[in-house]
Amino acid sequence: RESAAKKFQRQHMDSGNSPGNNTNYCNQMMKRRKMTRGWCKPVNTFVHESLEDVKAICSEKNITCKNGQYNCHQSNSTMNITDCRQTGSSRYPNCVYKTTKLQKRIIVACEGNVSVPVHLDAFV
Ligand SMILES: Nc1ncnc2c1ncn2[C@@H]1O[C@H](C(=O)NS(=O)(=O)C[C@H]2[C@@H](O)[C@H](n3ccc(=O)[nH]c3=O)O[C@@H]2CO)[C@@H](O)[C@H]1O
Repeated sequence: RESAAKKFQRQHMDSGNSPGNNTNYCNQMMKRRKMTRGWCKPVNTFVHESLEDVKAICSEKNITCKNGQYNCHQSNSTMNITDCRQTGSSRYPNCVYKTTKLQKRIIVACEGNVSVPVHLDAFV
């Protein structure tokens, strides 16, 4: 069984890589990371920073998540991310995504005795 921490890494971490000018990055990565099975996951963010740097966000102060839990943390600097958003004409099983490169602060939820990221809440 996949842990929440491993699921976060599968769904959101793409260190040492970047879409460059590949407009198909999201179409490829959403499939490769298994987010187009059973349905097209509507929105997903990939983070192009080291796992170490993303784990360090869990040491920032606690803030309230979208779902009301108080275990979210905001990165103190911007990060290289890619926003993948399903297009209006996309129909399962042919999941089609718009690829947008951004530099934003990210908000993650962290859990565990050793607190690690388990959920990507938003970017700001
Ligand atoms: N506070 C918490 N603390 C701990 N755990 C928490 C907490 N909250 C959820 N989980 C857990 O995470 C699991 C999970 O998959 N939550 S999810 O909201 O659906 C994920 C969103 C995110 O993947 C994506 N998204 C969204 C925005 C964006 O900018 N970028 C972007 O990628 O869209 C998804 C839907 O929004 C949930 O089952 C629960 O176990």
